[in-house]
Amino acid sequence: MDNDKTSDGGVKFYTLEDVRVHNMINDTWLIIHDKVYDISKFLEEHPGGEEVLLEQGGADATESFEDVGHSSDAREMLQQYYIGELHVVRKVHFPHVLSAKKKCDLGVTCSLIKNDISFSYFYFAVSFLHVLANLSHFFLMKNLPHTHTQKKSMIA
Ligand code: HEM
Repeated sequence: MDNDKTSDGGVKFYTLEDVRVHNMINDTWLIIHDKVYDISKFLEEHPGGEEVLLEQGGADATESFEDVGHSSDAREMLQQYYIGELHVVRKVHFPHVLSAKKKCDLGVTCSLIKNDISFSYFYFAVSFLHVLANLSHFFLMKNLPHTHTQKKSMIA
C-alpha cells in the first residue's frame, strides 16, 4: 500500500520511498523534475526502448531524461502519465534538523539526524554559556568599585 497524501488541492504527494517500490515491468514509476509519473503503460511505446525506462524505474530519472535531450513532444507526452508530486518537507525553523529530516524522507541515511540534533544542542549550550559569562562579567564589573571603596574605608 502506498503511503500517499492528498493536499487540499487534490494533488497527491509521494515520498521517494513510495516511488522506489514501483520498479518493475507492469508497475514502473519515475520522478522527473519533482513530479511522479506512472509509465507502466508507456514502456513498450518508448522510442528509446523499454530497457532504459526500466533501469530508471522507481527512481529520479531527471538527469537521464534531460541528458537525452528529449523533444517538446516527449515532454508533452509526460503529462498523460503524471500521478503526483514528490513530497518535499517544508522549511521552517531549525534548518539543520529539517535538512536532515528531508534527507531522511528522501531515503538517504537517517543517522545524520542524530548528529544534526546534537549539534543544535551543542550550539544552544555554547550560546547559553556565552550569555552566562557576559552576565557574570557585568555583575563583577558593577561590584568592583564598591569593593574598592570598602577596602579604602577599611584602611582609613
Ligand atoms: C516517461 C518519460 C519519457 C518519455 C515520455 C520519453 C519519450 C521519448 C520520445 C518521444 C522519444 C523520441 C525522441 C523525442 O521525441 O525526443 C524518446 C527517445 C529516447 N528516450 Fe525517452 N522518454 C522518457 C524517458 C526517458 C528516460 C528516463 C530515458 C533514460 C535514459 C530515455 C531515453 C531515451 C532515448 C535513449 C531515446 C532515443 C533517442 C534517440 O534515438 O535519439 N527516455 N523518448
